[in-house]
Amino acid sequence: MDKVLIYDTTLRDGSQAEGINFSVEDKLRILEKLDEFGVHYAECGWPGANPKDTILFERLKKIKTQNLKVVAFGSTRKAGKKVHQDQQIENLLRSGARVITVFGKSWDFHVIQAMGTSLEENLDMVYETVRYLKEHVEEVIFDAEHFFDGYKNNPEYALSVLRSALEGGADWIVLCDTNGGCLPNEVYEITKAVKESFPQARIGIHAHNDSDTAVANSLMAVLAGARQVHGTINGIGERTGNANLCSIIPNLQLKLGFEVIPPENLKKLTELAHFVSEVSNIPLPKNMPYVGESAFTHKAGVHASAVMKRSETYEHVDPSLVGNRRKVTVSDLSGRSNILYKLKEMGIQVDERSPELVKLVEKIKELEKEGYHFEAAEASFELLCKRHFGLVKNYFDLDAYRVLIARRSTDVSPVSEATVRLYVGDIKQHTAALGNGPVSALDRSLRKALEEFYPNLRDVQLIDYKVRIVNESEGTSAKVRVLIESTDGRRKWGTVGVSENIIEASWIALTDSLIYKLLKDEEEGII
Ligand SMILES: CC(=O)SCCNC(=O)CCNC(=O)[C@H](O)C(C)(C)COP(=O)(O)OP(=O)(O)OC[C@H]1O[C@@H](n2cnc3c(N)ncnc32)[C@H](O)[C@@H]1OP(=O)(O)O
Ligand SMILES: CC(=O)C(=O)O
Repeated sequence: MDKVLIYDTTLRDGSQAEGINFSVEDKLRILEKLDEFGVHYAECGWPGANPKDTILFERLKKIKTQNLKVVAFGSTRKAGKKVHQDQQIENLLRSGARVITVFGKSWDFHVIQAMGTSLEENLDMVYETVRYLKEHVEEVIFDAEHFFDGYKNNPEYALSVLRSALEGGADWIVLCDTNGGCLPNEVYEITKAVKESFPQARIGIHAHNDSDTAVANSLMAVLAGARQVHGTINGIGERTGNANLCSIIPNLQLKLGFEVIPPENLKKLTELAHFVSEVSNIPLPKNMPYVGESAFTHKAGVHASAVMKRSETYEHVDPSLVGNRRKVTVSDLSGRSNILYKLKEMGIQVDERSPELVKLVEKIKELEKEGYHFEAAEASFELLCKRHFGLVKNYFDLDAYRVLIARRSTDVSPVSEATVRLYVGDIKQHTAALGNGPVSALDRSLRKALEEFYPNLRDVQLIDYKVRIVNESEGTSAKVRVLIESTDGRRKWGTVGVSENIIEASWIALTDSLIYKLLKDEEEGII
């Protein structure tokens, strides 16, 4: 089985994404994860280009990685300068990295327009830089910037740039689709032509995603002979990003049969993707292939039904191979199978032909029609099912609630006060509380009434509150959907309420939240 080496540039090209600003500590944390995961190279930054990268390389001198090679990145020497007098080249050597990648121009247009030098001088810059670095470090990788555009414009010149790098001693020549404008067929043909021109050379691919084909381009380059693939975790990078390693790695390994990383490590892919998303503060799109939350989620009834029989019917790979999991959601597109799947997860065994199941499916569809949205409120859905089968006890009976909002001319903001009257068994509770707003007042008053009987409710915090209009065309009598997210420090759950009255919708979501906590604690034997 042929081996493909993964060259991660999350810390260098990934940090060129708008909105990303990794600290030195962030970079070190990501590097540790990449090392554990098993990528072969990690391009960490450009020493000397900014103080953070300089400090990073100082810190890296004291760190020993298990699997990956730390790479320092920079450019060829400046035009008209001696290579050994170029401070940027000196910084690369001082970084202590044993692998150095330098990018050089391979598009004649760029040499003349962007760098303002001659084509011959550029060839000398490439040759001299690679050769000089190769005298000092173990491995030199040459990134041929804009290679594909250069090849399309002037193939002889683009190839002569690669030849200069190889003559200088480059261990790898990496073909870059810097502007991300190429399509897979072009990348395949051009990479093949390079392989034919330099049969002994080790070739890499570095693709950007401007045409939304960076992953496909990388795969096509491998099929044409490239054996080093550059990319970033989650595809973050300059403009529209770099090729997404979270798709490239499983595609190469699971679909094309290349040896990439140890199969047991592939199971950490989803965790790695979520980790990088957290550290970079860029939310991971739910629909991201392989690693996104919805990558193996089945919503439509027909899909859920088939997946329960054979998962391959609607899954291209087993989610556990990449550390992800199958999910079935409930909505108005559900059939019996979605509900059966969820009931099974809750430990409720029901015959698929049971009339109770049919009634439950009808009830869910009716509620979704009214504006409920159970996909985003799994706790309310669980309560609905368990109530349907008589599995939720009566923790309290509401007698009445009332909310007052008042503002006197002397008040800075309105004052909200709620009273709640309820029974826990035969005991009547009548409480009042103030809050920052009506929902907060209701929440406080309800807890005041219940906490004496159920002290665990003190752990519950409401962490998110969202309101959506369900049927906007109805104007002020439109229904609203309230979604509440709660936590007790150990788990998080979502509940939903729908009504024409925002307070009533909030009350439904609020009481579901507290009842769900009581139910879960009871199921776990905590109360
Ligand atoms: C395709 C890529 O993603 S390559 C990586 C790009 N990444 C970055 O640019 C991030 C880090 N960059 C930086 O911090 C700065 O740009 C530095 C420190 C590298 C350079 O800063 P400055 O010296 O102020 O130059 P500036 O950024 O304005 O311009 C880049 C210079 O590099 C030159 N240059 C561009 N490519 C190359 C190359 N392959 N070899 C040598 N010089 C090059 C340009 O001609 C320009 O020099 P000029 O101003 O004399 O024309
Ligand atoms: C080197 C690099 O980042 C590029 O050409 O895109």
